[in-house]
Amino acid sequence: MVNLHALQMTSSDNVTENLSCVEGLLAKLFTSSFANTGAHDENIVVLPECFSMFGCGGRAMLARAEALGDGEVQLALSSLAKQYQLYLVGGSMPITSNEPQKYFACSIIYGPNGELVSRYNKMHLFDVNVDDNTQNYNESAYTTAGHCCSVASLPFARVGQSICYDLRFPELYRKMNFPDIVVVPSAFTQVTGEAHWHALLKARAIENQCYVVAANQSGKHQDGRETFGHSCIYSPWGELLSIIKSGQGMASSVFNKDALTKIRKAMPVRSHIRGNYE
Ligand SMILES: O=C(O)CNC(=O)[C@H](CS)NC(=O)CCC(=O)C(=O)O
Repeated sequence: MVNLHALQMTSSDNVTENLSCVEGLLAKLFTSSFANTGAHDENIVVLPECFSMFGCGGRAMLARAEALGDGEVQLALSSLAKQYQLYLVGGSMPITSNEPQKYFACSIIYGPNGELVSRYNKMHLFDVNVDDNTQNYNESAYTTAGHCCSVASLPFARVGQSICYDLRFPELYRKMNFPDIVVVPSAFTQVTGEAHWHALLKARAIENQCYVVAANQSGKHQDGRETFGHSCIYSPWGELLSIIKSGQGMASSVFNKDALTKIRKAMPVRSHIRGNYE
């Protein structure tokens, strides 16, 4: 069996604390629910956007940005993936870019040998006014936008990568060409989350006929920002399979490739696409 997990947490500016929170939740997963499943199961765990540091501003993030393939946070993720023999989607973390005052919001997937399997740099940046206590989000002030989509070919599934605000751009997911699983590490705000989170996740699941694993930040953060939680997993039919509404923990469910194939066979949306609609 392949198990899907969305890990929810309330990240602070303290990298060490955040990493030990991730470690603790993984340890818990592999002593409780994993005991009920087979030893040969595959597991994918998705961490939220900015799991290693959040709510501390772009400057602090820049100071802790790591070169790709080198750094404390990447080493920790790789070790955890190896220790638990799982696929670990490292939500997003600051990775140095070619712009000196900016970094990529990069999501790195590690495999069961601790190897880097795939990476994706967030493409759509959240320069948005929200009616909350932050008001003006200006992600592009400190983030270099990525410029290509990424689909990881795991032995049992094609996994499309995205991050948070990307969720509002269906064309990104269409470009992935019907992945089996879409991952959405997020730091969706309380206000926009209440209004749009479930509708967007459900739509992406239905229109791409895929599993959607969405791991969100939850609760109040240091700078006063509030995130929506509700980390969850949707099925390719648009069913809400599992959810953790608030606090820290995991939403978990099973990836059923046969069910996905059945849906795509009965309703062959992919082969009904008419071209570029001009
Ligand atoms: O800036 C940081 O420290 C970390 N990055 C984030 O929190 C990002 C950019 S501000 N948040 C989102 O994309 C929220 C999207 C969202 O809430 C929506 O689409 O409604």
